[in-house]
Amino acid sequence: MRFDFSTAGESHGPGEVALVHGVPAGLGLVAGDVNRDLARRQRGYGRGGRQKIEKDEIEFLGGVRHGYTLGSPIAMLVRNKDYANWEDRMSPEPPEKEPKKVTLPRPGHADLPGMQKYHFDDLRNVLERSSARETTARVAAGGIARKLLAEFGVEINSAVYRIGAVAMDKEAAALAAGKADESEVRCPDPEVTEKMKAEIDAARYARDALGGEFVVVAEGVPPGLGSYVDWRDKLDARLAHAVMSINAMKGVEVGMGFGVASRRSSEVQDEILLENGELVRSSNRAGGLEGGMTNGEPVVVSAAMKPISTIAKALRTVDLSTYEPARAFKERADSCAVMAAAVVGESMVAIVLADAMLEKFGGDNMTDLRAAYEAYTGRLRDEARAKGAGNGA
Ligand SMILES: Cc1cc2nc3c(=O)[nH]c(=O)nc-3n(C[C@H](O)[C@H](O)[C@H](O)COP(=O)(O)O)c2cc1C
Ligand SMILES: C=C(O[C@@H]1CC(C(=O)O)=C[C@@H](OP(=O)(O)O)[C@H]1O)C(=O)O
Repeated sequence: MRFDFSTAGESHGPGEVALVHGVPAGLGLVAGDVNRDLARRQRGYGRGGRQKIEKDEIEFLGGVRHGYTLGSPIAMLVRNKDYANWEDRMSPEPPEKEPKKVTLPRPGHADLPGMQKYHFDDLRNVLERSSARETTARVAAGGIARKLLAEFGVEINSAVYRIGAVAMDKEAAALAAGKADESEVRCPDPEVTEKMKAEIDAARYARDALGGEFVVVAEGVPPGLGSYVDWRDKLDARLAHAVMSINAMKGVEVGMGFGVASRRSSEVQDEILLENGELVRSSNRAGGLEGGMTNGEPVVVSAAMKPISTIAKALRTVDLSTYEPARAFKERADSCAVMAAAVVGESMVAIVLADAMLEKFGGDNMTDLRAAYEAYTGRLRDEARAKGAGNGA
């Protein structure tokens, strides 16, 4: 089994659950390793009132003993503190009194197609699961992937480089990923940060909301993860799938992304050079991915998030109980969540890379995984030493 996970839980239900498969035995893992990222996901300018209620922390329910993984599935639970306020509407048991049904679908949400598909007459049955509260469980799973990758020197960071019309250069943001003030908008440039905050405030004042763009950078990834031989194995495609699956993502780019289309080839490829006998690249426009494989450069993936759909200036809809024109249902919401989405993006990238590491190096346990990793990276080092010695100084 390779690294894989699934989640369960409704936004205002008892809790969020992550079930992670394929983690080798013998990885040092404590709750704090995962809780750090859960706290990062909760921070940021523009988050809604819910984050003041919750303090997301996991309980391990299986798969970990005395600080080490057992090789068995790892189950984690994050209890929703807010459930105490929603028990009448969200209890798994039949209610004493039927709660009022929500019948005003919000444009931009799963509401309308979800009701049609699952044959519901109360859109709470849809919105509770389609809420990005589910990303709590993804970040918990990602925390384990990140811990596994850290054993091999892989570090993953992110930066927000656009909020609405306010942006900084994506490449500059990627180079400074992880250096932002996490309580703000996760943008590494303090001047742009102030403009982004003003932009969020202006949208909120207009009873509207904003999206933006973020970039995730994974450093220390060995070359040769993923493969060119089968479409399913291509790592760029697997990363795009994982990042696109985050709520509200409308586009994913690898490296220069859409920027390649308007440039000549010599402005897009990364030349292969010799530096002190080592193979190096002149640039990293490809975002560390060529032919569906990592090439040893940092993996750079960015994504565009649409604006929050639930807005005070409620959009037009139709009441599904009467088929009368109406205004969309309004519920407490974030006014901007790009900074939180960036942490979820880091987690999804970590999960895909951990999966690709286990695919390449296997390993029921950390000793065998380390040995396979050392043998491969050692071979590449030895080849470079043997052939490159004295060249390209
Ligand atoms: C971290 C995060 C927080 C979000 N918070 C909200 C929110 O408070 N209110 C809202 O309407 N949408 C919020 N969204 C966006 C919705 O979850 C998203 O628009 C919805 O799931 C439909 O997404 P889709 O069009 O990509 O399928 C959030 C998304 C993320 C990633
Ligand atoms: C509404 C959505 O999710 C948001 C994400 C979220 C969280 O913890 O990230 C918690 C939710 O809490 P509440 O609905 O209680 O305010 C929302 O703030 C959505 O994505 O549609």
